[in-house]
Amino acid sequence: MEALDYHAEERRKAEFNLDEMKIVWAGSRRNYELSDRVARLVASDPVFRKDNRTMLTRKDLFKDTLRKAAHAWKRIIDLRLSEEEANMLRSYVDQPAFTDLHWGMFIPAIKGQGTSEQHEKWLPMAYKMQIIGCYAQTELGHGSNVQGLETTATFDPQTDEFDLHSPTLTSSKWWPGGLGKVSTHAVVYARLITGGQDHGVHGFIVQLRGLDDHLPLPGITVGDIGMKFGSGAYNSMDNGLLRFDHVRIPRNQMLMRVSQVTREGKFVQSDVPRQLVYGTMVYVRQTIVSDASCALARAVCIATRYSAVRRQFGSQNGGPEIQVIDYKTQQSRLFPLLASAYAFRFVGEWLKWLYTDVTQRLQANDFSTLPEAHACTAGLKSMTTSVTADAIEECRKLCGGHGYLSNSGLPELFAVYIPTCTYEGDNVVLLLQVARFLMKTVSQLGSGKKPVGTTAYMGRAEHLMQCRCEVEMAQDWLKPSTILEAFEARAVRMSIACAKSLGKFSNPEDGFAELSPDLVEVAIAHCQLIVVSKFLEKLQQDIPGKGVKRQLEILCNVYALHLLHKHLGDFVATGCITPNQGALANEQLRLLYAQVRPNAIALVDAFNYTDHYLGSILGCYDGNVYQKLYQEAWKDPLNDTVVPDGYLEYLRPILKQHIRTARL
Ligand SMILES: CC/C=C\C/C=C\C/C=C\C/C=C\CC/C=C/C(=O)SCCNC(=O)CCNC(=O)[C@H](O)C(C)(C)COP(=O)(O)OP(=O)(O)OC[C@H]1O[C@@H](n2cnc3c(N)ncnc32)[C@H](O)[C@@H]1OP(=O)(O)O
Ligand SMILES: Cc1cc2nc3c(=O)[nH]c(=O)nc-3n(C[C@H](O)[C@H](O)[C@H](O)COP(=O)(O)OP(=O)(O)OC[C@H]3O[C@@H](n4cnc5c(N)ncnc54)[C@H](O)[C@@H]3O)c2cc1C
Repeated sequence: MEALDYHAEERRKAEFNLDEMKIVWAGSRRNYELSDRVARLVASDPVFRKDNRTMLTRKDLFKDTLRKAAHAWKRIIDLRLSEEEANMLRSYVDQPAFTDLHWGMFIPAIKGQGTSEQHEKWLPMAYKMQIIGCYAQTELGHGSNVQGLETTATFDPQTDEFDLHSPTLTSSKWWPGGLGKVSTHAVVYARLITGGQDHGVHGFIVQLRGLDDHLPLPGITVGDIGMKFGSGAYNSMDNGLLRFDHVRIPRNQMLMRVSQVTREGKFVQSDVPRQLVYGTMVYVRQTIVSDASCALARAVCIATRYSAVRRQFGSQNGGPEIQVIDYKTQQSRLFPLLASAYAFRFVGEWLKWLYTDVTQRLQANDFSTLPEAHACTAGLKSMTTSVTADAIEECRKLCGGHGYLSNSGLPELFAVYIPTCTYEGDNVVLLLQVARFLMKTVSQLGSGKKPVGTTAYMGRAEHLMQCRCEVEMAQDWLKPSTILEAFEARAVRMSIACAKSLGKFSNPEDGFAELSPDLVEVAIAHCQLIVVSKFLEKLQQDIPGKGVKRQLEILCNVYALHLLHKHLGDFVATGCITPNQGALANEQLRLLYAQVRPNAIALVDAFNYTDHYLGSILGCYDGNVYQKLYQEAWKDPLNDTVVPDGYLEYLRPILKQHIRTARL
């Protein structure tokens, strides 16, 4: 018997080839096939079940995470999965674990900052998971200010060793994932001291626990920092604390690609810029942008499918009520998020390319694009995670009361996702880095140095400062060049206005501090321009499949025009557009929503998420929401008994007292 599909009618309405859209979303046919196969593999494996994890105690959740990680590793070995497939498998298991840090930061830190001898020694053990590592940078007293870290690594020429020490309470390492209970090793960031001189923060490979008994090595105090936000969620991770009491490590365990310490204790700074010590963060920030599109797509998929099932008001002659997705307010809240998911996907693809390019250049000692890579990864990480975190909460509200149920999947997704706004760099701190980069670019405009890459538009500042938007009718807003010029003009005008204000301060640092809220806005305008321009560039590509390109054009316009509507103040205040042109953009936006509507379900189907990965009754593929909610309610442990535990001790006495009082 064919299973009932409550979304069948919605799916029939789609005006594009879904299979081709799935390939666009995945990036290529190969990626699609790989990811589809691995997602199904995980979904069909009972060990990877996750429907009960919000009910587990912290200890049970942690053990469950260890069990899943061990099983995932076994599957990876047994099936001889490639590194790419293994990464996919871990992400579909969808439970934050120490392995995220081992593969995502420990290994990349050694690869990026280690010498070839260090690679030869450490990487084979790490790849086989004979050692498990984490990334121990943040301390109790300092996270954002990396130069303010206090842990010391003092070279002892007598023994050819470093002495790792935590001199204060605030120097305790605090937060590293995988550190609390699992890692045998860590890349530890500490101040390098040689001959009494402080050379700033560097990375060191330090063994923390015995490989036979898992006990902390002498001089090491290590443990978990405690429960975090939400039930389940990120509590599967053992974020840890760590203190060193004069722990000795051999000299060759300092990561020495950027700087070296010789046998005699001489500090040698190579040609490689010191910022490469921050390279692992740049790498992870880049991956976080693609992950933002996945998390956003997940929330949007749930809210879209549920909005098509849910009906409220408007029944005519006893007929069905209106699907909430047909309310214009629902569309104006939901469809920009759908468009943002696609926009972040494409900018994520581009950022991956940029990162690969800068990595290849670094290998050839070309450091010219490093500032651009830093600004782009920092800015886009910040912008996409802030939008996604807010969007998950918006999707919860879009699902009304049922969105607040744990089995909607949204509370857990929110709880797991929100720390992305903080880790790998607080989002405001990172936007200020982008602003510095932009102010530097503006200050060099008259010097003959041509801005390149994502700031190339600033080279056309003269035109962009005085150009007038030519929109006269709503449909004029559909011209890519019109949209692009409006976003470029807004970004450049805001940058130059801020640079002028900065110029009024005698001390530039004072000016930067005073104007920092405005500078954050400037950085956001620049990042939004990057996302819009990369979406437009994507549309220049040959995109096969009936109606696929057309849908992407609609989504691109929704993305750009909803931003224009949201930030109308910026656009109008900088004189890029008139208030009337703003109103025309809004008119066009409404027309675009009507074009998205029949395709909405198919556009979220294109994410190709399994029900297992989505983990949401409201977002399930077949849309059989009410029956599933009803069945699920009875599985709650509170419903194991008809009369609850505690009735006799606490409820009955009150009720009886009531009866006694009544008798009086
Ligand atoms: C189910 C799961 C669902 C979802 C999960 C989603 C994703 C998960 C994926 C992976 C992640 C998994 C787990 C997360 C684990 C988290 C780990 C961490 O958080 S690690 C710690 C991260 N810490 C930070 O990010 C700290 C932030 N601070 C900094 O980076 C620096 O201190 C800061 C840049 C703010 C300032 O540095 P400072 O040295 O003081 O620089 P200054 O401002 O003086 O600038 C000097 C000069 O250097 C340039 N620069 C700065 N940084 C970089 C860089 N990284 N690369 C290149 N250049 C850099 C800066 O621009 C300036 O240049 P100029 O001199 O002006 O030219
Ligand atoms: C779930 C999670 C996992 C983590 N995993 C790891 C890990 O594996 N390894 C690791 O080393 N670290 C890890 N961290 C730590 C993380 O990287 C830091 O918390 C993060 O970098 C922010 O630093 P902070 O906590 O010092 O925030 P703070 O800098 O103290 O921020 C507090 C507030 O001050 C503001 N602020 C700070 N500086 C400025 C400024 N210059 N200008 C304006 N405003 C400012 C911020 O915007 C924020 O509002 C993790 C954190 C979390 C939450």
